[in-house]
Amino acid sequence: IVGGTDSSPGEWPWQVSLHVKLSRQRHLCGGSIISNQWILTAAHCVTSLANPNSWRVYAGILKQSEINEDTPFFRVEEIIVHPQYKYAQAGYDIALMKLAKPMNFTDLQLPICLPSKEDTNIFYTDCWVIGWGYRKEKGRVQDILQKAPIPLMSTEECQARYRKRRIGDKVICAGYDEGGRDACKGDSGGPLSCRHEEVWYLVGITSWGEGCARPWQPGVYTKVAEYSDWILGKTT
Ligand SMILES: COC(=O)Nc1ccc2c(c1)CCCCCCC[C@H](NC(=O)/C=C/c1cc(Cl)ccc1-n1cnnn1)c1nc-2c(Cl)[nH]1
Repeated sequence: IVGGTDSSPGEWPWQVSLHVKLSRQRHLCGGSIISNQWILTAAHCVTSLANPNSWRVYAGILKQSEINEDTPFFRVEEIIVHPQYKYAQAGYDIALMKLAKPMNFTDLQLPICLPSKEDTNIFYTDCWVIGWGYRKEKGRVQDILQKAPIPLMSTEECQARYRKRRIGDKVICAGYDEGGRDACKGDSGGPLSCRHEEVWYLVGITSWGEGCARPWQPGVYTKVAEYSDWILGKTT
């Protein structure tokens, strides 16, 4: 996250850190708890490693330094990538991870609400992007979970900023024309969370952008409300 600040314990209990353990282990992406057995993330995160056994899901943590060989994690039983996904900029950048065992909810690990399809016309005014990603384009994974408030942008405004790309209606853009605050490397797969009438909704999944926090280059997020049927079809 560029231009963010430290989160507090339990502030974003739905945020998870997705690690991959091969010869060694490292954070790869963010993800969101949407039920006691399902994590929502970006397809581009999991296509790099489709083997469920290599993934470790860390929930209820604020700092990456809380993770060591004794830290409990959830194993992944199944990974479901959207069938129309090709690459992030073409959309459908959404994937589900089924945990091998259902998690117990605590103050530090809780699900976030999915927006319903009808919600696509709510104009959210209190949205935040969070993650352990870089604070600048040439950076490194951060220890403390970072948060930044980011205003949503209309599809028309976003298309005007990304003239060489096709910005469809299944993505949502967020950013500042002056730049300065944005997601960055290591944040993808994580939530764009918006609060509406005291309830938090998973409005977006951090997907891609042209550089990090550059002027006129907003972040592009998978619009979760457009996938509620797909998510419910796969998880119920
Ligand atoms: C110590 O451990 C580490 O350093 N881990 C570790 C650390 C970092 C990374 C990995 C591992 C690779 C993950 C591979 C799959 C994921 C590959 C793509 C992914 N993208 C993003 O996270 C955000 C994109 C993004 C999103 C928005 Cl909304 C706006 C601007 C964005 N950016 C534009 N340019 N940079 N960001 C990424 N993630 C990383 C890189 Cl490197 N790139």
